[in-house]
Amino acid sequence: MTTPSDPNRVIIFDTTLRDGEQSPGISLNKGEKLEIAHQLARLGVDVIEAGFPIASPGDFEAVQAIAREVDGPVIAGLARAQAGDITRAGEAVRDAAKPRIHTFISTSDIHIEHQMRNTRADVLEGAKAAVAHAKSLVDDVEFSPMDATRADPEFTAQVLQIAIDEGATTINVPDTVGYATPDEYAEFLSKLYEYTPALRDVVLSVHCHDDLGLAVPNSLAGLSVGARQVECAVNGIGERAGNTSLEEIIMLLETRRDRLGYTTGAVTTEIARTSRLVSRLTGYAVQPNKAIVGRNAFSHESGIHQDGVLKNRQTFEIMDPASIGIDDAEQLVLGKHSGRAALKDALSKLGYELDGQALRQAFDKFKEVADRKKQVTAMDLEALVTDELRGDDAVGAFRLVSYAVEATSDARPPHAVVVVGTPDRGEVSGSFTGDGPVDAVFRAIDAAVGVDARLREYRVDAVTGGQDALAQASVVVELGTAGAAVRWDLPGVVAGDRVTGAGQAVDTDTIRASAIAYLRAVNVAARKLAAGHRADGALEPTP
Ligand SMILES: CC(=O)SCCNC(=O)CCNC(=O)[C@H](O)C(C)(C)COP(=O)(O)OP(=O)(O)OC[C@H]1O[C@@H](n2cnc3c(N)ncnc32)[C@H](O)[C@@H]1OP(=O)(O)O
Ligand SMILES: CC(C)C(=O)C(=O)O
Ligand SMILES: [Mg+2]
Repeated sequence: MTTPSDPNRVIIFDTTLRDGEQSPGISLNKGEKLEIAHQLARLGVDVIEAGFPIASPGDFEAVQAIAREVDGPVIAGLARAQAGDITRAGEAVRDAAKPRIHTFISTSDIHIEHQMRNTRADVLEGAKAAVAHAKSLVDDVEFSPMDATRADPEFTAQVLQIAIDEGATTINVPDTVGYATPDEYAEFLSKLYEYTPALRDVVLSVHCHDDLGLAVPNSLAGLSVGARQVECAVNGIGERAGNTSLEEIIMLLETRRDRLGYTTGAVTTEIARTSRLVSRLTGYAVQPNKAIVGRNAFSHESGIHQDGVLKNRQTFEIMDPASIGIDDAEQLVLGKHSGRAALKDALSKLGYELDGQALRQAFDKFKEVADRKKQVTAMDLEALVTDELRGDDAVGAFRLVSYAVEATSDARPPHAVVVVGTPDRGEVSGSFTGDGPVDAVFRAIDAAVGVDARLREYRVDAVTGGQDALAQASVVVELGTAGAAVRWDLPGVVAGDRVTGAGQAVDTDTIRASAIAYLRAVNVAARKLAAGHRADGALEPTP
């Protein structure tokens, strides 16, 4: 690849499809790898490490397909410092417009002694042969001394000198086990520059793991001493605790360009989409509080923050969510910590312009629900507001004060006691033993207010999903049917009139929603009766 002319341009090397795929349980097929690679190209990464071609025939085919089909980035294949690996990697990337072979060998004594069971001399020889072999197949060769940060810097520098002499164009220094601190890593790289001045003629790359949560800070430390390629993976996936997170390093460099001065070629508005795609295809969910791409990264739940963001986003946001491709619709999350400003804004987005008393009422209802429900969604809100608007706790109406139901799994039928507020008689109570808990509550209401209503329709729908979903109860009652006497005193009501009334109510508690809906239905029917109307709107002659 041609080295960028801007000395502060950072090359983004994406290894989602190689190190990322090394995460336990992830196995991407050719089609999935291709889909991710196309998206990475749209995101504008400079290099895609598409896989480890010797690992399996499937990975070879995937790398080959990406090399043939994905335009834009350099396509790299990984290879151990072994002839068979390098030949296979060369075959896999050969058809790419910009092919790269990335070969590696360990320089730490612990790896040399215990993993490869050979000597430093073997490593020097292996690195030389590997880079020379790769260079005979492609121009663009990357070399990595595996486990470098636990290795002797002088010996590592010796190996790097050989790799550069053989034609490596990028030298990547991995913190393979995520052990280094930012200071140590920067110091280690500085020593390599000191011992191998030729390192200044190639691109120095950083490859950090997150075992101690330092992958991004270490990568940044590497840049500060001269590295200009960062190896990273979408959503930070990768071996063990993962790699440097692509979205974090890109947005760190872009957002803090004022202080750091680096540039990238990334199309940041593709970040959110890329993260979702990788999460979906790998089956690795993104933690809600993950920087940049977590569901909460741009969400505000507490009233003070919401109020600030509504006045000026910069009060609590350092990045514009749109800059990573996030639609701002879902950002103000309503919950028990939210205030009136956020509620008013959310209602306004739903088409309800509430102020003064109406807003206060909606807010009280909202807080009541938010205490019981983790998050109040737009659908919840819509249901609550329409419920508030349809609420007929007007003069002359019955309203639910409290209820208690006893329902057991043994033979005893459910028993309900209900207290109802009346317009003229204060609070009245009634009890009933019914077929089911809801039936018992309905009949207890009848007993309390003194009606003999017939239930014509009853339905409960979940308004929203999840365990704490809001339930919407819909009830139709008939008052004054044959045999049913209206025994309460309402001006103009004549026993024997027949009317229906419909009521709906929304609550997280199904029985409460049902009871309120029932009372609302009774109120509607009672009002019709008072007006002397039949169910069909015509006047019913009194017998
Ligand atoms: C830090 C990293 O991320 S390195 C990349 C890790 N990724 C992977 O391992 C995924 C793909 N790997 C595989 O599919 C398999 O391990 C293969 C096909 C590469 C090799 O399989 P096998 O031949 O059965 O070897 P196995 O995996 O058991 O052991 C690895 C061998 O490679 C050797 N080795 C490890 N790294 C290197 C290296 N950089 N250069 C040369 N040899 C190496 C080990 O010493 C060991 O050799 P040995 O069998 O002579 O002891
Ligand atoms: C293969 C190398 C670059 C690697 O993934 C590591 O050392 O972590
Ligand atoms: Mg790695």
